[in-house]
Amino acid sequence: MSTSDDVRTSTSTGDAPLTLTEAPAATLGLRDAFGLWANLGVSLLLPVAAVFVVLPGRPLSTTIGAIVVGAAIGAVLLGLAAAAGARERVPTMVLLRGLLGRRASALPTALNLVQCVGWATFEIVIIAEAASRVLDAPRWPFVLVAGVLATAMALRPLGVARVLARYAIWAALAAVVYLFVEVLAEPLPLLTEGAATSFWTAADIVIALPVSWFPLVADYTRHVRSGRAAFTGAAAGYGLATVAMFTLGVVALAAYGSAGFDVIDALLAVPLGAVAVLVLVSVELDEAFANVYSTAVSAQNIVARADRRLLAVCVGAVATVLALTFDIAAYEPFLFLIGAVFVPLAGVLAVAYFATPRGAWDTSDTAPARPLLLLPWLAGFLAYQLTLPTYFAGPGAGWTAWWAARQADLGITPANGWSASLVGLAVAVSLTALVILPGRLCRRRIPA
Ligand SMILES: O=c1cc[nH]c(=O)[nH]1
Repeated sequence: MSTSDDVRTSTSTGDAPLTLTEAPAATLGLRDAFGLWANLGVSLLLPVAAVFVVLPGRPLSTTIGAIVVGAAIGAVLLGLAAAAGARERVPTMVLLRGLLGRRASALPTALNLVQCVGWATFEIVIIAEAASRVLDAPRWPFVLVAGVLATAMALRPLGVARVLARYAIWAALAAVVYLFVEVLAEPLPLLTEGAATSFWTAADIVIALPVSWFPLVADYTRHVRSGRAAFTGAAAGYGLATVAMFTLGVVALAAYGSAGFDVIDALLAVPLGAVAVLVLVSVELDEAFANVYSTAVSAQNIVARADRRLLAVCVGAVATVLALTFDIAAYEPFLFLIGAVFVPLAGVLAVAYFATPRGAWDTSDTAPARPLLLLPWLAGFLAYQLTLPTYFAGPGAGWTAWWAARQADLGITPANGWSASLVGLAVAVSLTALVILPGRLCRRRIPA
């Protein structure tokens, strides 16, 4: 079914359509999809987050096992949404019209707008912070440069995706391989400090990263020629990069952590580490670009005729000003809270979409409401928070305390060691199956 009631079939720029009323060109192949998603996975955010994945006192192979398992689960979820986007040729938020109805899709869209602006700001800050540390210069000029470049890239997203897949990927690969070779040349003692309390809480952190891209994935894979290429490109590209980047962080901590270094210090400590980190800082720009572009495309789920270039310029300006003025680090737990909202939604979408006959997924302006499917999403989120309440210090600490009290009411041990993502997913997926399967079985028995 079509997205809008008067879809035009050509794009006016030779790139992504300017409005939701134009049909997207399917010009990306497997190589483009793989390259784009591998680039998005090569992010400094992952090695920096590796400290939360380290299982203290356990062999490095156990921590790496948790990374591989978490990356595989997250990547499959990402790939399923990627495939649905390629088949339906619509952005993720529009895809959700088929799940929840046109009006209710505004709810995840609003959450996604907040998370995309937050992530765009966060990425600009990471780029500026790392560049100013490596070059020993003030931060603000790098904020401006990163904000302007990310916004400019968001104006021609398909052209940028091709450049990333054909060229930037090699620079990223060279930097990552070089850092691995240098770090692995050091002795790797057992890590005695780390924040993970069990194999599954370690895997949980890893799952969060690929799934945080779930609300954005179809914005790009709607241009991929087939569902299979979109699945393989997004899942393999982002999954492999996730394994590599988390593992790099863990081995860097093992090699240099005893000297009191954080991951960035550790990577800078290797010979020519500053050059390799600068390459990684440059390729971090694609994350900022993707967040700016996806904010614009997600907004089109509400304002279908708005020009995405105008929206992107506004979003880029807001993210740059926020990066200059706002302590985004304090906002990070909110980004993870929103991430927790999207984990069960990814499961609900995967079950409902792949149980629906081809051609019957309605993403039109008149997509009917399916309020029952809000229940598995909500239940999955509640199960997630009851397993592991999102942690806030300072403002927002009341959220963590409230959920800790509900855990106590229900006799759930706070240190239960379970993966909140997997519990939330299991609840969401089983309830979705319960909601939709009876209808499907009836329809099979009574042919139209
Ligand atoms: O920049 C980022 C990082 C993680 N997830 C996102 O959606 N964006």
